[in-house]
Amino acid sequence: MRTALSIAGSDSSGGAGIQADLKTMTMNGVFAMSALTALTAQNTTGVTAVMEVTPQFLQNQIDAVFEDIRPDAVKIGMVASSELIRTIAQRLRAYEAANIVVDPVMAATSGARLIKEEAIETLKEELLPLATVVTPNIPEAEILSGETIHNEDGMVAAAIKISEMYHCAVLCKGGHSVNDANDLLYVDGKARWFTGRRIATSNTHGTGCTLSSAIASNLAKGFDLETSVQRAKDYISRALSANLDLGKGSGPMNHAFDLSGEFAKEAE
Ligand SMILES: Nc1ncnc2c1ncn2[C@@H]1O[C@H](COP(=O)(O)OP(=O)(O)O)[C@@H](O)[C@H]1O
Ligand SMILES: Cc1ncc(COP(=O)(O)OP(=O)(O)O)c(N)n1
Repeated sequence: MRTALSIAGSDSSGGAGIQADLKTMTMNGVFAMSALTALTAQNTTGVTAVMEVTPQFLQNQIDAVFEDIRPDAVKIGMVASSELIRTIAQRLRAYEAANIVVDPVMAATSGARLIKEEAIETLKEELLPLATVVTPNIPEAEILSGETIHNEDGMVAAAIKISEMYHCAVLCKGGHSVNDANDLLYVDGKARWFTGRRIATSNTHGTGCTLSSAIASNLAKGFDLETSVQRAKDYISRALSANLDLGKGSGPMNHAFDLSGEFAKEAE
């Protein structure tokens, strides 16, 4: 069985963070492992507290995983501080990790900050150059590129700039667009759109975590990047359409929509 590691924060309400990643990886047919960067006290209405792990404890978790069950892919989510970012980069370089998906998590839907301001520069310099693909939403792509995005041409321009600055593929996600939920992949000098009808729901908690973990799972199974993004896009669209309605705010997605195991299939 192929394996994937999520390095991310815990969401006590189960919709985003490590909990979303483990559900997504399992439903996508890979064995899921985790290294926690932080605990958050969080629900569908907001984040009330954050407790970071120490850099040493994060290193211990990553080492414990790599020295026993080497992951075929790694997904990186919420990492709040420069020290933790440097620890991750150093360990992934030491293990020559492959298939690294970086979701540059900056804030929750509720608006709570999930990265310190000073750590954004470290994330750019240390993690993006290691990434097979980085998956910013529109506000994150604006911060990483320094460009304002007004429309789909702006998504392309920001993705090109990020890709050229940090030498990685970029998937600029369109969940925050006013139009359809179209995502733009810029890889090897080419732009490709992954189109998606906007689903009329306010229950979008954890969409970014889910998409990035689904991409990592498919890379772990041996699919190429474009196929992995298409399969992840299909997965998120189905999970959003499954119409779970939990909590008082922006609720989580339903990962139990695929009981036939269609998404768990291996690459041929
Ligand atoms: N209402 C929606 N309908 C369909 N797809 C959506 C919707 N909201 C988000 N998505 C998709 O979910 C994925 C995550 O996007 P986005 O919400 O922009 O990320 P984040 O959770 O990091 O803010 C993307 O593939 C995006 O197109
Ligand atoms: C612990 C933790 N990590 C990440 C997020 C953000 O999740 P994401 O899927 O990017 O976005 P929202 O669901 O918050 O829009 C989080 N909330 N908690």
